[in-house]
Amino acid sequence: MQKFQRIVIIGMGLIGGSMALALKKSGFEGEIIGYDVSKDTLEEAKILRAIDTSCADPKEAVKDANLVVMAVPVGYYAEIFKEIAPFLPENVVVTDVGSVKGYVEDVVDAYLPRDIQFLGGHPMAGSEKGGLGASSPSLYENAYYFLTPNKNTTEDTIAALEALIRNMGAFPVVVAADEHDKIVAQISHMPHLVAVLLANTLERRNSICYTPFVGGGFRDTTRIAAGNPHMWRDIFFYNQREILEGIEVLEVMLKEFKEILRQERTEEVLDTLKKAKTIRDAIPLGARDYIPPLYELIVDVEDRPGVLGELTQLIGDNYINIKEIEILHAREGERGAVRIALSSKEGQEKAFDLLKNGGFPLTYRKGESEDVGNQ
Ligand SMILES: NC(=O)C1=CN([C@@H]2O[C@H](COP(=O)(O)OP(=O)(O)OC[C@H]3O[C@@H](n4cnc5c(N)ncnc54)[C@H](O)[C@@H]3O)[C@@H](O)[C@H]2O)C=CC1
Ligand SMILES: O=C(O)C(=O)Cc1ccc(O)cc1
Repeated sequence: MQKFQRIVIIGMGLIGGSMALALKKSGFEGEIIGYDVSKDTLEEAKILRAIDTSCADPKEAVKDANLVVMAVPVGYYAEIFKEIAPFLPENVVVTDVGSVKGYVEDVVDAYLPRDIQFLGGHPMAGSEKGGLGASSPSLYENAYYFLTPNKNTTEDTIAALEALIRNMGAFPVVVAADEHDKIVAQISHMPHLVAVLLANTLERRNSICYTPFVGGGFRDTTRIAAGNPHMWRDIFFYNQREILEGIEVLEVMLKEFKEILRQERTEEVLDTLKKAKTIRDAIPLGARDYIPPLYELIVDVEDRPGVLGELTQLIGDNYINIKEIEILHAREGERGAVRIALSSKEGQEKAFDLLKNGGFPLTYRKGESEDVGNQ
């Protein structure tokens, strides 16, 4: 099986930067060469030791490469392929991380020489935050990573890239490009559209300012709407057919729900909610979660100055590290509530005992108090 010794990453942002860091973390001993249109990003990648060599010219970067990874927005592939194609060495493998795969096949057919091995890729890991600054060596851990061979891709190329992906802690899944585009339209592109439209509803009726009252539910369902608008515009156009089909399905569902609600068909409304709960509950936990799980506590506190300091000091003095802290404004009355998140179950248990016995008797493990009455 082919082994890659010189890997060139074109685009050192969130996905390219994370790949470089993940390769380093996996013990990859070859050379990683980075190219990015932004000189500052390249400089930063060197400082972070994500890459061994930075190269300001993509033609120069690829000339001795074994593997070239395209990690720029898909809209730039054509111009980059045109530029690098004459300089690609004979046995190089070219891959990418783009969120759509059918369109990428067309660009490859149009601009890469026929004898170049291309294997499309798409890690199902990422974030609404872009750029090298948001990259992480563990981004790919436990993530599914689609690979979409074309008719020329050899078994050897697939095996070599699968090995690299496994080394980064991800799970390669080989599918056809058109199948990939159908799957991601449903699980990634439609959710993005819905999040975007939902976020925009807050703007629509602007006689009321809604945003200060937004709580966890709205935040959870709209997080991805904060993603890069240019990247997502490209994705919507390059997977237009599948997304238009998704919109039609959604339109029918919305119309049906509107009718059953208007006609007060309570059983059918309940059935719709129950079905969603069953489907949502069945989604496996942690299939891709590069964000480590957090162990949360909810602490009901008196609404008085200094209370937050007392709480954090109690935990800090006992060498427990708080990963997140949030004041929950949604609660009414004299008392407030604070959500704290710890990185381990042990930390959660220790903090729970400390708080309960240290002046905060109304401390709960997340879910403990809130589920009551919600059946
Ligand atoms: N953001 C996400 O969560 C995910 C993104 N992807 C795909 O990964 C690719 C990259 O996305 P991100 O890393 O999120 O974007 P990003 O914005 O974080 O990074 C893109 C990088 O490419 C550079 N760049 C742009 N045009 C260039 C050009 N012509 N030549 C060289 N460098 C150029 C930028 O300076 C930037 O450093 C996209 O194709 C996207 O569809 C795939 C999975 C997840
Ligand atoms: O932030 C998240 O949860 C994502 O799902 C990120 C993401 C964005 C684009 C992709 O093609 C794949 C993953």
